[in-house]
Amino acid sequence: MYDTEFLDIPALRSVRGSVRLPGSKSISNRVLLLAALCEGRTVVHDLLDSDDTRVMLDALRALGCGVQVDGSRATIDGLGNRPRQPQAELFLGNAGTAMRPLTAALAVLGGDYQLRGIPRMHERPIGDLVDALRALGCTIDYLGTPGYPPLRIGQPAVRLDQPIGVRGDVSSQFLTALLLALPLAASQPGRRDVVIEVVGELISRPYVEITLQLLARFGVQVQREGWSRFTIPQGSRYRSPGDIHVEADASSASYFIAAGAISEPGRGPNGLKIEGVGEQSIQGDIRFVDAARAMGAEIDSGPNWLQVRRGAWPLKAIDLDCNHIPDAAMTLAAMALYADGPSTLRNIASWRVKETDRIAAMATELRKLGAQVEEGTDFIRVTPPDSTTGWRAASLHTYDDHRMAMCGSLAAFNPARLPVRIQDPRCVGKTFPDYFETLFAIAEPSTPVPVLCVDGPTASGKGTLAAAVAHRLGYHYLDSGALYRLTGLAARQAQLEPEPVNEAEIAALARQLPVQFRADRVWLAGEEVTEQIRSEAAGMDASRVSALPSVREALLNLQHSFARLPGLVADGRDMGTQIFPFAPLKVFLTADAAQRADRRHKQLISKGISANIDSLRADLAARDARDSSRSVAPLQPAQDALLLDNSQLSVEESVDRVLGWWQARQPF
Ligand SMILES: Nc1ncnc2c1ncn2[C@@H]1O[C@H](COP(=O)(O)OP(=O)(O)O)[C@@H](O)[C@H]1O
Ligand SMILES: Nc1ccn([C@H]2C[C@H](O)[C@@H](COP(=O)(O)OP(=O)(O)O)O2)c(=O)n1
Repeated sequence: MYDTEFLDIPALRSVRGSVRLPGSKSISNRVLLLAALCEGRTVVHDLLDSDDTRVMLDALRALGCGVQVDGSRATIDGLGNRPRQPQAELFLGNAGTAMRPLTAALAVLGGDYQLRGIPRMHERPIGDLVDALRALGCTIDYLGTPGYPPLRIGQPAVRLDQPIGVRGDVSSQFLTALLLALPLAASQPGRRDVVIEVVGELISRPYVEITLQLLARFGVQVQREGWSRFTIPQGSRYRSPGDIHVEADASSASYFIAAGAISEPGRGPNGLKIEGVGEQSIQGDIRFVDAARAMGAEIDSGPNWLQVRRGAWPLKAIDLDCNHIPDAAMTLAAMALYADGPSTLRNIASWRVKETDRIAAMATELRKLGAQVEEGTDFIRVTPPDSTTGWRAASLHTYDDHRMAMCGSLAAFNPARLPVRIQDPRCVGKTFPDYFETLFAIAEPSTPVPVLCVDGPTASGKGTLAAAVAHRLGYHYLDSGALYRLTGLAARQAQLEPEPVNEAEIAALARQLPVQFRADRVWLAGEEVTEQIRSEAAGMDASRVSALPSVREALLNLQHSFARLPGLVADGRDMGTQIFPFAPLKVFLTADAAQRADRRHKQLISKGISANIDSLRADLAARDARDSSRSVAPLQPAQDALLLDNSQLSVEESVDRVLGWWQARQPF
């Protein structure tokens, strides 16, 4: 997951290959709750790992449920009909799929519980559900604004003599919450059928369909008359299915379906394969497939996969009632940027009470990109930017809303080849923590991947600066010196002196360097050598092998391969002059020699490597001389490099200076 302040996505051209999507949030949280309410053990496979599922798991633990998570598999030892903890304070983040059903289940079970969330959760209405539960005899108090969480739940005196009325026109989650919770009431001895009557037109029916299908998997057969009356037969009991698999999230699939539909056709005819969910999915948002087809996407499907490629181009504008796909419909608003006229998405009033007011948010952000947008209480109309002159590079606000961030990323496919900035990219953690990594793995940029170069002499602080800048931008990091150090070590291991007589053999080693980088560690031929290559002797060997032209040539492709989406910060001696000559920013970093020797001394001592300051000074001078005077790619600033002498600067000041230069080159 990108934990950066913002993420700049370079202009993208196409997607190809295949993606496997994480599990559905709606299914994951429903299954977890049902498994918790059952007696006995349920093993949940392919569970989504996200903010919303984590709060649900934490809540279940707090209630005394047995929870064991191992990767995407969770083993739940259910509570049966009563929580083992009669009192608990539950923090539910911004997860509507946890807040609503847990409120209902705990209100029916009774106890002393407080349910809270982040500030936005306290602005999301829950009054209709509380009213329904109070009419049933549950005790629920508002701890803040009436009608909204936080809530306190007490002991109920459940009455089932009347049908339970619940409004269905604000959120279908209220009905889902009751359906998931009321089998608890129906299972009590002597109880009767539980009848729920929906007041008003039920919205987002497909989500209720998921609830009914999952209840059936857990042994509860709800009878329904149309979409207005639901009966849970007397004596219904949850029964664990033993093992249950979570489908991939159909709403998450929508971003990749959209990307496939707007992606320039590449080599090979097949477009993008999306694995984990097919057209027969039980999730309502899978009907996004029809809407995408109506806009021109070509989509094939099999049991658990979809295959998407561009069909009509530009996409065809649509006018669609989106009530049946409220979440995935946001993706249509992003696709509308590529349509041949204005698209209208109707019947989307529920967008206004989601993670943010999504109609207002979408209108504001699409306008920044150059679209004209009209919004009403329950519709949005998007007129795309003119494809040649209308697009703007924009920094998109994401409102702590995962779907705003994922939709925003689709603007990177713009024909004007402009990058797009996504603010607060970590908000995708709600349902799809690795969304951007997944996108970058299958996307091809339409312009070269941005590279920021930091060159300079030994111990000037290049590595420190470059790694910190990479971290702040969410970019990859290339420590090119490490490649020369590794080559020097490989030569030593092969009993080769780092001398010109051995040039051909050392170059052959460099070309096939069996190297692996993971986090801050590095392996050579399976052996971890992170510390070993940091000694001054290894630095000297590196300097010697690096003076051999064929070794430099041999390491060229490896270095280029680090320039991957979303961008790269590279440090070394010749990043700006030889390896990435087209980099938009080149920094030449220096510090005076005495300071550099002193810094290196402290650095080695702190790593427990013994060092002598006098010999370090001598080594440093020798290395400076060799690196600057060698015939190939000598250490020197690129003509267009910006010079930074950090002798008097702290690390943070250097990082801020470079980020300031970088920002000045961005179009937003
Ligand atoms: N601006 C700075 N001020 C003070 N110390 C610094 C600064 N930049 C880096 N250092 C320290 O200097 C040492 C050498 O830095 P390093 O990044 O390894 O240099 P290089 O990659 O250029 O050889 C490190 O211990 C680092 O913390
Ligand atoms: N792009 C590069 C990077 C390093 N080298 C050579 C020259 C250096 O003395 C060695 C070791 O580089 P490294 O950046 O790890 O060395 P320092 O940390 O700056 O001491 O490799 C190079 O020739 N070209």
